[in-house]
Amino acid sequence: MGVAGAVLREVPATRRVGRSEPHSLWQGDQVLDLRDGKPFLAWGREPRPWEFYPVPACSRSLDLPRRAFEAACQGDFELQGHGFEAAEEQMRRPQLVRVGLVQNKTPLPAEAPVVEQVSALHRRIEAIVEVAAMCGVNIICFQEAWTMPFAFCTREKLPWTEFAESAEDGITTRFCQKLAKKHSMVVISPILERDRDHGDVLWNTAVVISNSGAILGKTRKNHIPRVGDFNESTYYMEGNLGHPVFQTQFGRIAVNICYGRHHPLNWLMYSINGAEIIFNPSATIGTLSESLWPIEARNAAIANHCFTCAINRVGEEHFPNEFTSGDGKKAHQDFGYFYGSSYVAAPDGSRTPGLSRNRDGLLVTELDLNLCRQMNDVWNFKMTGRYEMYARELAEAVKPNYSPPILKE
Ligand SMILES: NC(=O)NCCC(=O)O
Repeated sequence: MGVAGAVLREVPATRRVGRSEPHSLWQGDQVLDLRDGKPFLAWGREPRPWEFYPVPACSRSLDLPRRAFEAACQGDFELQGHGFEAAEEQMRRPQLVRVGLVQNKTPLPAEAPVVEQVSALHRRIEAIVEVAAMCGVNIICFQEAWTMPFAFCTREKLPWTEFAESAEDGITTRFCQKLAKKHSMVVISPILERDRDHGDVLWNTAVVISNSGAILGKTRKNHIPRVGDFNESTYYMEGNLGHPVFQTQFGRIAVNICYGRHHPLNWLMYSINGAEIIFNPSATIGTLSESLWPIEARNAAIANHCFTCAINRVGEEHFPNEFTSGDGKKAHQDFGYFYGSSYVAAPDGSRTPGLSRNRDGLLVTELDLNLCRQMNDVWNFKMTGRYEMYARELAEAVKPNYSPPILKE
């Protein structure tokens, strides 16, 4: 089928979304949703010609065991496998690592008791991680604040603050430690953190657990949104842990939580600190950010010579009480839909197809970390970055008495 001169081909049956849901088509490495046989975008208009530009395809699909597909089918979630190639080198062996990205709905309604919601999410994730283990995943990352509905739109405190847990010994961290040890898998667990040692305050945190089961450390969301219904500043402040990078057995990783993906300097600092893979666990909705989603993490992979993993939740979450966000919209009880579409981007600009916009899913991707240095050597962005010049200029620009050098006639 041709659209604006582009050749589209149907998604293989194993990757199709359910019968009642819109079908998807491939265009290069892009997956487009179809309604009535026509591509549509979230905001309900026809795609424009430049939205079909040719892009480097993901070089190969990854063979995953049949029993993994069967388990995914039984568990009612999508499973995709992809791989990126790097050139062979004489002095280094390939550094192959498999990452798993998980996107999911909240299985219970937001009104259900807190402990039941957390427990249902633990069971759901446990089942998905079992399949990830069958697929040989080395590092798995869950979505932002994965143990709870994304209730920060409400600005209410109870019961949502009750989902907060200690990053060091909360039930979710202990649960993830067991998973990590059982499957010898690094687990990235983004949670709402309650910091008992510092006045019981809350943070938006990702706990990183080694494949041994030991806690490697934690990292916090550096940029807090103040946009639309994302009223997160009511709950926590900007992270105070900087840009830590975690040395794992499978490579150096970092976590840039959700809204941080709009901040190129945030990606840059993780990369400067040595991250080879930067995970971006998110919770974002169609009307706000779907047009930005395919670009931002992918561009960050190119700009920083690293792999990036963009993860978004799926489904709609309804809250008991109406809320408004000072934007003139009528009071409402939900965010709208979280559009999933999780994907991995490589430093050469290629990317995997995205997971579904509306189903739970596991995206397994094999990376060769050698590609990071190979792209660095080709493009030299680190070498040509002129960081000392920007450091000097930025240090001046943030001073209260700064006056920008605007030259006039
Ligand atoms: N969770 C979160 O930070 N969402 C903000 C919206 C966005 O960045 O798309």
